[in-house]
Amino acid sequence: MALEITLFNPELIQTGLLIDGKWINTNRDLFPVFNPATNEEICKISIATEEDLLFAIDSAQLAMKEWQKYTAKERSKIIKTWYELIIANADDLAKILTFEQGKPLTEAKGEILYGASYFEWYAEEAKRIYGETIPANQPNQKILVEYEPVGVCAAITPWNFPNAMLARKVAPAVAAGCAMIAKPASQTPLSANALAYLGLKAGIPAGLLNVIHGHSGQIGEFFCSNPAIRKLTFTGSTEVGIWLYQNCANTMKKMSLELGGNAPLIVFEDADIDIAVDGIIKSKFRNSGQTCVCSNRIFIHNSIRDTVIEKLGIEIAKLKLGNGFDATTQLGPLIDNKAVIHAKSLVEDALTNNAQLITGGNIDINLGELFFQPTLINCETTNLRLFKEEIFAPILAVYGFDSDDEVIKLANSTPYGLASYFFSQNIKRIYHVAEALQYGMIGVNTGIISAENVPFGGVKMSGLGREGGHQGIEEYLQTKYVCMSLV
Ligand SMILES: NC(=O)c1ccc[n+]([C@@H]2O[C@H](COP(=O)([O-])OP(=O)(O)OC[C@H]3O[C@@H](n4cnc5c(N)ncnc54)[C@H](O)[C@@H]3O)[C@@H](O)[C@H]2O)c1
Ligand SMILES: O=C[C@H](O)CS(=O)(=O)O
Repeated sequence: MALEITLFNPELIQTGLLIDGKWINTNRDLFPVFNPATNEEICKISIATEEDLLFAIDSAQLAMKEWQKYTAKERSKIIKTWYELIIANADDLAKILTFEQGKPLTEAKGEILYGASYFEWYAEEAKRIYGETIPANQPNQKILVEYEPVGVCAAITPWNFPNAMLARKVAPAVAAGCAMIAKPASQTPLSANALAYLGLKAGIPAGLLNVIHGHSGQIGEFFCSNPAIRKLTFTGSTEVGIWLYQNCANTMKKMSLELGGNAPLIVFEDADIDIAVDGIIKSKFRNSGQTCVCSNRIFIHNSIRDTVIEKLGIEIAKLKLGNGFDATTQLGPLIDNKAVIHAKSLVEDALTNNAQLITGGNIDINLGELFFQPTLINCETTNLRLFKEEIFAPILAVYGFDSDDEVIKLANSTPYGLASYFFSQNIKRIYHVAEALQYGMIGVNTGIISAENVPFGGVKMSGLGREGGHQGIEEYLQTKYVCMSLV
């Protein structure tokens, strides 16, 4: 199926592997890419062989040596140029993203600008990798501490934010002086290829960023077992993250794991209800709920529960489900049929456990098989799959509570610890609840917390490490201490 989007820069569409600065179209072992809105095949992507992977490692090692010859300021300028090219091509990049992932074009554009902000941020951080000197315990000694690039990095990224999740890894990695081999999700390879295409145009050395596609299990085994890969950064499900963590131990790689979430959102009785309703809608329905920081469990104080549910029903009724290229669309399709089956099973489980379906709950077949309606469910028990599992669909599940201690215990009662949110106008309560919630990130009176200048990441089963902020570049550095005796 020919590509059906019109781009100002058609060269952004690359369907091959990127290794050593060259696009390799294998014309063998190809896998299809689909448009979730229509289930039609967009194109076919080349699959890497083991020889391709070994070539990528050799190229990355040589590129790192080349990249070390650049000063920090020279690296910074190239990363800044990459940022400028992303901004200049943002409309095309957004179209490619919507085409293969399905999210509304406005959200796709927002993701492109968000991804670009990591290049803008780390172009500056590249110049601020400062070391330190330490007063020596012995006479005639000088103690230096330096931070060096960790080495060749492997990156594995998900389909839900195919541009930003890769940008959040590539930008700090190259700013730290590392080369990278990236494997994007098989559902959304075009966004990764387009981002890499612009990196070459910005002037990065051939092989500094390689993008390979193929069988995830085989590539995962290769990345985990090859000692030349010194760092693995993964964004995806907790299940796969655990497997990678276990299998990287034998080569002692540095790890970053951005894993699954199950975010609680608490509305206390002293909340501004309109601010809370706005925060719930924004934190729940972004990317049709297919976002790791989406609010999954909405706890509303029983004294205001009916009022908030009524207001939520009004706002949900305004949400327009449709093709991402339709300018009026606010919710796009789910990524595939497996996601629809998962969403339906969560609703069915809730309804068999006395939950009340207020709106939605199924697909809108008039739009297509992957268009799951924005759904509101009022739950009478927390013994539900909706409570225990990451929903990853536009399903808003509401639970009641009466006391702070009760709701904090419920909020902390799952193995996840990525994002959490609560709404209150009481400063004592805000301080106490923020202290008590066991999460890497907390939104207070807001449902949107992601940005390039903050340490994004989770605790418990939601992962290791942080992306963004000054913390994000530390993931790609290693410490060297030099003790100089000037005798
Ligand atoms: N914490 C975060 O920042 C964050 C961000 C986005 C998505 N996520 C999580 O990602 C999940 C949804 O994304 P997904 O469905 O793509 O997740 P997934 O774990 O199925 O896949 C993620 C990536 O891993 C690859 N993969 C799968 N099995 C592999 C293996 N054995 N070895 C190597 N690679 C393998 C996939 O091809 C894909 O590229 C959700 O759980 C979501 O919460 C987390
Ligand atoms: O899916 C989780 C991503 O991290 C999305 S975002 O960073 O919140 O935009």
